Amino acid sequence: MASSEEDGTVEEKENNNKKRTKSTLATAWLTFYNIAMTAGWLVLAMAMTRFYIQKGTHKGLYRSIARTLKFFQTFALVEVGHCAIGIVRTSVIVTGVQVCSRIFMVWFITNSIRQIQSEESVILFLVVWTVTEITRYSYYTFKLLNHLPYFIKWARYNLFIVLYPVGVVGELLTIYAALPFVRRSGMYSMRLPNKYNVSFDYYYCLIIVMLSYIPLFPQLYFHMLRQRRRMLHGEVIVEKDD
Ligand SMILES: CCCCCCCCCCCCC[C@@H](O)CC(=O)SCCNC(=O)CCNC(=O)[C@H](O)C(C)(C)COP(=O)(O)OP(=O)(O)OC[C@H]1O[C@@H](n2cnc3c(N)ncnc32)[C@H](O)[C@@H]1OP(=O)(O)O
Repeated sequence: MASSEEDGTVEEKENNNKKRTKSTLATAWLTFYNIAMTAGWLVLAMAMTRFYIQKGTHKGLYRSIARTLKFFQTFALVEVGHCAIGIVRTSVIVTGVQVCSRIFMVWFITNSIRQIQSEESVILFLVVWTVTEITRYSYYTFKLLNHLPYFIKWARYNLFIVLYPVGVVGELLTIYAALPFVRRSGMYSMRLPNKYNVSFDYYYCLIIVMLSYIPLFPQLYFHMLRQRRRMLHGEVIVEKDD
């Protein structure tokens, strides 16, 4: 009897040690990840500012930062993994929609259609994303290090009120500007007849993507408003599981 009690205690201790090691590893990884992402978006901010000061125009700006942008925005896919394995307390769906829509904007719109890369709307969403991500990743970093300055917390949970809709306007205007080029070139589309017997029209797909902002964006925005109330005003909010 005594020995089984002891066994239980040993098992509990082992489990606790495992959990502690896991959470130390997760914290170390998240700290590294957030520092790297803050640095990446700071590099982008500096590159954009330098380009504009040197050239005096936004034309060619996208090309000059494309590689860095594609790397850091695509790398953000690991955030969906963080939620899925439970090392951050965030919804997989909310994070998935946010990250995938950004990756879609970068790879399948801006990067694929050269003619729209100098649109003002591209600069608009790039500036908004950059400010957002520098704030967001530095917030997570300082929080993990237990030294969170209030102004960063304030910025994280207030700037989005304006930046989110402005970013969405930039993204929608960019997709809209892409439509004529997509229609003319027939890119990423499959017309019948073909050996797979499948038809796909990227032009209409883009229209559906634009329309999907109507139901999806308010959900992300209200999610952030709830987070704001929780983080800045200490309200307890019960969210539904995914
Ligand atoms: C394939 C085709 C797709 C087409 C789809 C078309 C649909 C389009 C609709 C979508 C529109 C999106 C437009 C968008 O791209 C425009 C912009 O982004 S404009 C710029 C302004 N944007 C923002 O401000 C974005 C704000 N949104 C978010 O931040 C996100 O919702 C999200 C990234 C998911 C974060 O939300 P979350 O719920 O995680 O909030 P918190 O930051 O409060 O975090 C909650 C807790 O988790 C901890 N956490 C999260 N991540 C980390 C991390 N990396 N490291 C450490 N800890 C982390 C955080 O600390 C909180 O912990 P605790 O609760 O313990 O305090």
